[in-house]
Amino acid sequence: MFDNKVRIALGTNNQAKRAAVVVATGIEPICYSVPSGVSDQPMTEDETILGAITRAKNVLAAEPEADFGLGLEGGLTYDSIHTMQWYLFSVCAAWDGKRLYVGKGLYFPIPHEIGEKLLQGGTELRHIIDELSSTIGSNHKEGAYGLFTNGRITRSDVFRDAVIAALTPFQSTFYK
Ligand SMILES: O=P(O)(O)OP(=O)(O)OP(=O)(O)OC[C@H]1O[C@@H](n2cnc3c(O)ncnc32)[C@H](O)[C@@H]1O
Repeated sequence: MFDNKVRIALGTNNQAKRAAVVVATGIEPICYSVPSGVSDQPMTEDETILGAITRAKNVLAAEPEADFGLGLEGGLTYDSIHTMQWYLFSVCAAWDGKRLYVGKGLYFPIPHEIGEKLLQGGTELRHIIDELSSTIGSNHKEGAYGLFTNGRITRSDVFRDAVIAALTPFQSTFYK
């Protein structure tokens, strides 16, 4: 946990992402929606990481009194080497104006038809998950992870681990 004087700016108003930061750090972030600079539905690992980094930098620029900018981004990636499967993963980038770290949450297999549909374009994962779970705003709640695991893993859980990973180098003396 961080000292409660630390100010964290989070580049989104998404509730699952906000909750992840609160659980990971014990701090209520300043939430401010900023552009990710990437497509609404990132379909590669590189694009997803870039979206997280851009959000982290944009939010610290918008909230310069904060100690850290955090960018959280969800995206898909296709494993064309080992499993020939689509995976959903969640990234956190942490930026203090000098140092940049990225933490990646777990890779989670996604039904093949969903990956292929997203690859064709014209929709986003949240619309598909909303429809499958008969809800609105699944991306602010348990998300795809919650739907597929029956609530055993949530979107917030996955981002929590990514946030802890990205912030650890700023906290732990082992990285000095
Ligand atoms: O409000 P922001 O911060 O933009 O959050 P977001 O959920 O809309 O957007 P992301 O950029 O993190 O994710 C890219 C797309 O993938 C969707 N997505 C990612 N993970 C998801 C999950 O677990 N459940 C449902 N949709 C998900 C998301 O809603 C977007 O449509």
